[in-house]
Amino acid sequence: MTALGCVADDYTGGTDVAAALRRAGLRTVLMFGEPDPTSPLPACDAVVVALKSRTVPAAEAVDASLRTYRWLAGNGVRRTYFKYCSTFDSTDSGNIGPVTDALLDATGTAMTVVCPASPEHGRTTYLGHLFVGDVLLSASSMRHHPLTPMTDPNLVRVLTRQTPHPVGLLPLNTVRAGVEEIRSRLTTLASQGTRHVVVDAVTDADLDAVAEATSSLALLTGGAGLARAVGACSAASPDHDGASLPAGPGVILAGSCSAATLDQVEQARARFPSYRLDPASTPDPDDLLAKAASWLADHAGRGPVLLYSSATPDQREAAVAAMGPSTSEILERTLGSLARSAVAAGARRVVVAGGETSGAVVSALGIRTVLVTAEEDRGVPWCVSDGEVPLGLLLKSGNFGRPDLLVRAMDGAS
Ligand SMILES: Nc1ncnc2c1ncn2[C@@H]1O[C@H](COP(=O)(O)OP(=O)(O)OP(=O)(O)O)[C@@H](O)[C@H]1O
Ligand SMILES: O=C(O)[C@@H](O)C(=O)CO
Repeated sequence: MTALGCVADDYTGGTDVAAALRRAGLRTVLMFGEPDPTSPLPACDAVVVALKSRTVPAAEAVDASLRTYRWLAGNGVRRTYFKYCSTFDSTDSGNIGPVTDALLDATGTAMTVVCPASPEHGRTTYLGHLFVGDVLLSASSMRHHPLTPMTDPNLVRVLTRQTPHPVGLLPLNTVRAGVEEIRSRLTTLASQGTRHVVVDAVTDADLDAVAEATSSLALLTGGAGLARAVGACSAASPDHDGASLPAGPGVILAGSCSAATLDQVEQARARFPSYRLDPASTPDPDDLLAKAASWLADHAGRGPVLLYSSATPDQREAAVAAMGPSTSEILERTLGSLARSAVAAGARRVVVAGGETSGAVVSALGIRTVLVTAEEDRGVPWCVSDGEVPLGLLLKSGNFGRPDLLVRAMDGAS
């Protein structure tokens, strides 16, 4: 029976949490987009449904999450995990608070924990304050995020602006006091009417204690860190290798402009033939695609290739000045089309950098369900798609992975 159903608010967040569950020993299936209500649940210990609900209007995020929850519940899944970003990406109007409230109502649960801490990614919480590495969230680059700027590190305050219900805190000293103390504090908070409890955690051991203490809750919320601990509590079997990676040519598509991706693209450029999509020099979208597709046709089948639009802030500004406000969308669509052409030309290993870009590529390839296999880097697992011609898929969050990730991902690809 499937032990855990996870609703993730974006695609690469979905791969991150799926990797954590697999690492905990669960056979994990990842599905992209809302499942068709009549589609069956594939055989697995844990299923992650990755939505694109992080930055859509709150009402849409609530509806998509509830439909997904109902599908999970209808397929016998009894525990639900709402996965959001370890940097708590959200705004005063949502979507973490409204989605959590809706899932609490749907599961008939009075209270849940709010635990983005993921020490594996350098995200920790202390006295309700979220740290990214050794700085507060509000001092990290997240304060400049274009869609969800995070300027307040106090999650009790942040969440209080997103929900009409009381938000409480489970401080680190209670977490460290052990499972019984955690349970007792949660019971007290629930009896006082608290619906959301922000939980401190600095280490994986803290998360293990929280997971054990909350084993009777039907709904948990947080990052990949707590999900791993929850998975470890229910893991029935040792590590799974899942499916092996399909053999064949490889292609890298990078649309992320985050610092980690720019370094990774530099290393990949030094190793593989590469093509840069540059709206500043080719602002016509059809032209942009046609030129890149022609380059791809010339290079396909002769070893790994890299196609990227990843750019520095100055280059992005020039791109938007030339192509207009739809630049991001056009680039995502273009990389999606190129992914389709690469697969049609024989690519069997597809590596994508960036959450939005991954969404566009997965949609363009029509991939709905994958089995999660070994991680290339922490939070970046290989996935194998189902269907007649399986693909190896690696979807990378913008800030994840070591500098040589893209190069290593092509090891063994032709
Ligand atoms: N040269 C460019 N000029 C303007 N926009 C660009 C350029 N290259 C990429 N973009 C856009 O920047 C956005 C990058 O978002 P994406 O989610 O793919 O990466 P990310 O934010 O680094 O990743 P994550 O969401 O996983 O942290 C995309 O919408 C992409 O189309
Ligand atoms: O939790 C994280 O940091 C990631 O899974 C993510 O969601 C990045 O957008």
